[in-house]
Amino acid sequence: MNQNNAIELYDTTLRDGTQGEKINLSVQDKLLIAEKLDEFGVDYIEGGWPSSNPKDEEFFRKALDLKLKNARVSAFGSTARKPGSIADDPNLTGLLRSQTPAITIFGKTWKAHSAVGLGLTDEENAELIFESVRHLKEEGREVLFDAEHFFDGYKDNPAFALKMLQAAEEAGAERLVLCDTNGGTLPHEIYDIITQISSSTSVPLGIHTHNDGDLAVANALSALRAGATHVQGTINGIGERCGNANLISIIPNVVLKMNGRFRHKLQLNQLTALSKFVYEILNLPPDNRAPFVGRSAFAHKGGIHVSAVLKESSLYEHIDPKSVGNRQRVLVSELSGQSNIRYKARELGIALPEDNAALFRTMVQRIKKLEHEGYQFDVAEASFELLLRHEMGEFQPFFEVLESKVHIESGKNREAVDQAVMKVEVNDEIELTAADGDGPVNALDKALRKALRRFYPEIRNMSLVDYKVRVLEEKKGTSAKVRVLIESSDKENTWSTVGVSTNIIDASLQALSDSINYHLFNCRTKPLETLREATPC
Ligand SMILES: CC(=O)SCCNC(=O)CCNC(=O)[C@H](O)C(C)(C)COP(=O)(O)OP(=O)(O)OC[C@H]1O[C@@H](n2cnc3c(N)ncnc32)[C@H](O)[C@@H]1OP(=O)(O)O
Ligand SMILES: CC(=O)C(=O)O
Repeated sequence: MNQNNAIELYDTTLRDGTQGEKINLSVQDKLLIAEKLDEFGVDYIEGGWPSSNPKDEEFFRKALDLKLKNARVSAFGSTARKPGSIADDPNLTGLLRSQTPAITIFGKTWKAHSAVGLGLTDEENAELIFESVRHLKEEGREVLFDAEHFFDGYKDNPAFALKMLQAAEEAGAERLVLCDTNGGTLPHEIYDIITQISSSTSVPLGIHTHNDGDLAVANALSALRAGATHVQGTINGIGERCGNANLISIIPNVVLKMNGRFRHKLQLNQLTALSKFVYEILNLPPDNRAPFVGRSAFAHKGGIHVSAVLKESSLYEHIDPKSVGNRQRVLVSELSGQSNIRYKARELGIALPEDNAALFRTMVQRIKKLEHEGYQFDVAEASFELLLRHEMGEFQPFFEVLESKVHIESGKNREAVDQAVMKVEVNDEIELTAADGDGPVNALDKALRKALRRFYPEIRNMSLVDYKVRVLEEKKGTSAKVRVLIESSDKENTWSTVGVSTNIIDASLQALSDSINYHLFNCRTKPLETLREATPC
């Protein structure tokens, strides 16, 4: 990669991204993402294919009112369908109607696609590309040419592939974007082919890769190394089939590893926020294991790793998580050593006694034993926190469930009944309550809340948002142990708790009790100032 050349960042989340399965964006969603991409510093935003559907047409109409600081909006489409009818071609007309400063058109550079798909001779295909690009240029637009299937086409028939690039160049295309449309090319092939062809054109080369071989990011980086100066991709790698090259991974690799520079100064420390923003708009759960930005990207679980990270983060981290807006985390599990517990204690601000080694040893043994019984603390951090604070003498449960009974009735011709009765001790007082629910766990939750609300009115602000059950010893069938994981929320925070038992009601009650205790502990130990600021407590 030539460090003197700034790299252009071309985002196609709104076009190729939406070709991915289960991906759908409204016009408003597209506008919001476009503004965010511009703020982040991308150079081009490919908004869609205007003549393909009314939504994309509307997007381009509304995009005219966007006040973009960095990015140019580009409309995407194919070359004209037939040589000789360029000026009336509905696709080119639609592209021009979108009034974008840039237009990206794709043309065939693999002979089979031109001959079989479009039924054209080599000359006709070259003419189609030439005439389409020239027409758009004559209308005063910046034209980027996407050489569809370039790498497969070049491997099959280099002369044909180069002839089509030349047609686009001669017509005035400002960028020749080499596409690995089927996503099956390898990084060294990308590097070799770009190195071979780069002297045959004076137009800046771009790269557009797909992830079918799980190599889209590697292929894009290889292309940049070989001299491409324009890179296309999508946020979070969404896109047709296995997706497009993930800009969220390309960007930090270029900046932090390859000493490269983009045309606009990017807000690299907003990378994690950008990735989350797009997942949020797509209504998809974020990928925890995503490199750089995932919740687990800097989460250390093995004791050996944590011990080293406590001394020097870079011993087990390839970059500083803060540089991309992420953070280091430490998980507690059966693979922990004392270092994991020590880290969590510090993170939680727990005051440690001078001589704490024995305490930590006991805690490690306790966690390993509980995990062996079926508990899982890396996904139930609130339960772990209560355990740790209890061990350190900072926490005592706010209540004790003395008895609980659940009554279930069901039958073919009658309505199901789920009732729970609960005897709970709080501050030496006993409360006896009953409640109906939608299912036994809901009945239990309601009865417990009913018993506690006189003492702890703040529990009305929390709710159960997720409930998962996992059978732990499948071979034992219905007598197997189960692990219940509960996620709760007070609108500002979410926390997870765990319970394990052969009895699903008992496991649920453990997780539920931990959840309420965790909420009460947080509410009751917050300084008065914080409570006055209308926090959920
Ligand atoms: C590699 C890529 O990602 S390219 C982008 C792919 N994205 C999309 O296809 C999404 C948007 N597409 C659409 O909305 C529709 O497919 C439309 C509106 C473009 C076309 O719809 P239709 O006219 O009904 O055609 P249909 O989708 O069945 O087939 C595509 C047509 O485009 C033609 N075509 C394909 N590539 C090109 C090209 N580079 N230049 C000109 N025509 C092309 C095909 O030959 C086919 O025409 P034919 O049926 O006459 O052979
Ligand atoms: C143009 C395009 O999206 C591709 O070739 O993959």
